[in-house]
Amino acid sequence: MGSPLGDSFRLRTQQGLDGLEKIVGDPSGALIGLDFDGTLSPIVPDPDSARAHPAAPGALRLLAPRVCAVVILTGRPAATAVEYGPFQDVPGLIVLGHYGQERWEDGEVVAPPPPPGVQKVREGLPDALARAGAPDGVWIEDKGRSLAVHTRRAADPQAALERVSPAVHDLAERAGLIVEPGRFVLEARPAGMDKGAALRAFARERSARSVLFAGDDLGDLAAFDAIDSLRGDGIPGVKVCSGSAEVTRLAERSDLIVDGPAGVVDFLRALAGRLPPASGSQV
Ligand SMILES: O=P(O)(O)OC[C@H]1O[C@H](O[C@H]2O[C@H](CO)[C@@H](O)[C@H](O)[C@H]2O)[C@H](O)[C@@H](O)[C@@H]1O
Repeated sequence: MGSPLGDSFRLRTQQGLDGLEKIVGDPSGALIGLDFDGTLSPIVPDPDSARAHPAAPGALRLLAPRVCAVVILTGRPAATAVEYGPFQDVPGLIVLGHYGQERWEDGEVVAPPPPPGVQKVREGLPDALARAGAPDGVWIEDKGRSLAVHTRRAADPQAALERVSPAVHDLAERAGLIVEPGRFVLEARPAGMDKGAALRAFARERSARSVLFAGDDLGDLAAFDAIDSLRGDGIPGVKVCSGSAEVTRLAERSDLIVDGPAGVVDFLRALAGRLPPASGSQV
């Protein structure tokens, strides 16, 4: 299949090609949604050390004035993704953190208070992991509104994930939370929002006429579902997979596969290069 961005970004599906042609032909109606970890930011063993690809902030600054909106949808606290970009200078950027439960805009974060179950999990998780025999390297990331159990630093991350999974599910269920699986991580978090619902709501808010979403992990499948359902409503879309050997389920469902965060940034720069600056913008 062809591509308005040339041979490096050939679409795998006709619907994806239609979506990208709509974005290029009508950029002021285009909503660009992006995951953070694994998509804008290379995966590293320590989440505190993660930073966006060095060319990502520039790519977003180039793209944002040319489209309806750029939105980052992440499982991180929204302010963390902004800091780790750094993305403070991206014009009009919105960051929806905690799978859409938080909204960062113009330096302000708006979010409902976390439900009491988060504190229950905070109190019970260390013992639950110890009783489950969590191996060395398994650790808890407390994100305030949710708690993530990471296994990437264990000797066998997949075996460690399988070992602790029943305990995390059991505790989360008793606390009224859900478990969000990801790349060697299980996150106990409040229900009621996911990246798909957040993307749909934001597309509606901005009256988007096309939507693109790029992601790499299982939590991004809900955003792919949203693109599918928006297409059903007559809004063309593009599903971009930031490819990795760790997760294959997004690639199967994507319209375009690029090579990790470096490939995502190349794609965003190529897209921005095809779009005229919006009238009145300082680019
Ligand atoms: O929605 P995302 O922006 O993709 O966030 C999902 C989780 O990302 C982080 O964990 C992942 O990235 C880490 C840093 O590269 C890596 O060490 C870890 O193995 C990955 O799962 C973050 O720490 C989690 O809280 C997010 O939920």
